[in-house]
Amino acid sequence: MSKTTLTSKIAVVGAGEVGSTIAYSLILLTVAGEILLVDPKEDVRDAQVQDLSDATFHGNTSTRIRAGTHKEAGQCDIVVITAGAKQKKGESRTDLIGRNLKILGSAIEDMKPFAKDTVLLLVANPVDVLTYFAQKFAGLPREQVIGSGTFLDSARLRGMLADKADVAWSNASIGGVPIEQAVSDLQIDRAAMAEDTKNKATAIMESKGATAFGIGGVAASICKSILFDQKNIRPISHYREDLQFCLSFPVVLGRKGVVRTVPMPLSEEEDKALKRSAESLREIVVDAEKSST
Ligand SMILES: NC(=O)c1ccc[n+]([C@@H]2O[C@H](COP(=O)([O-])OP(=O)(O)OC[C@H]3O[C@@H](n4cnc5c(N)ncnc54)[C@H](O)[C@@H]3O)[C@@H](O)[C@H]2O)c1
Repeated sequence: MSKTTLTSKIAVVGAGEVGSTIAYSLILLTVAGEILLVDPKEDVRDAQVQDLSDATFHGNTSTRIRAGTHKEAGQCDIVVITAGAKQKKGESRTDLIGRNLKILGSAIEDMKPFAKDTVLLLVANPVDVLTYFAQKFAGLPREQVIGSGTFLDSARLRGMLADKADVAWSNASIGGVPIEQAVSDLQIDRAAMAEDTKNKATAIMESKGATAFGIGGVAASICKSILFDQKNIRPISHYREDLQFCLSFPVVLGRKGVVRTVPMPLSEEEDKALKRSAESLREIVVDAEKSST
């Protein structure tokens, strides 16, 4: 697509560490004509716009960035929601969810009414829970309200496997060949790798307070799949009828969000773990619903 035909708009709601990094990745990827940054902290928002605008002047992107309002965000092609409070020392998970739910509810109210094709992409945590509530609050078709889900975790695992197998990142999926066959000569401790993948974000946050670059790249890639109607397969949080909840599974992504889900064969053990996970998330939702009434 020629750069001059880029007319799409993406709003990034929440201009903190993650929101600004997503905006930066979007500028570098040049998928939209305009990016709007939305944040009630106007001084921070405006400083981010000034800083990010410097990244648009070097000539390799036609994307422009400006400050926007929640109302304007509701008219954009994609709204990426990173608005959320960080966990305070000693704060319980349920309390954090309560605070983030309030922020989400008020941000969505301020954006309404949405344009009919708007896709909401939830990034703020806990992402599956907030995706579920955003579907309730927004009134958009469910397939248009999605969460970044485990896309980042999949990318991390892929990177770790690539390191082990000593292959290029682009080849890390090992061509659909089962890992045991493809890398039979390597020592792969699946449980340890799953743990490392799960703990990577915490380890980064302990030292630098936030993780931003990985999610920046991942969110920009999701926006590209949507705006260019790429119909590629991504692990995305979306509503699953069978689980009555939002969880991350592979879907085909297109201009209106989830085009269809892709069946994923699971072992009995994996299926049990998945159901346990959905069950504990549903409990969190019930608690959050109780404490918000
Ligand atoms: N999904 C993932 O893989 C992933 C990865 C990293 C971080 N995150 C999550 O992203 C979220 C943001 O993290 P961060 O480090 O950028 O936090 P941050 O505190 O730096 O930024 C959050 C911003 O949201 C803003 N905000 C609050 N209420 C708002 C509203 N109503 N409308 C618009 N903006 C509002 C705040 O003013 C703040 O600037 C967190 O919930 C974090 O856990 C998710």
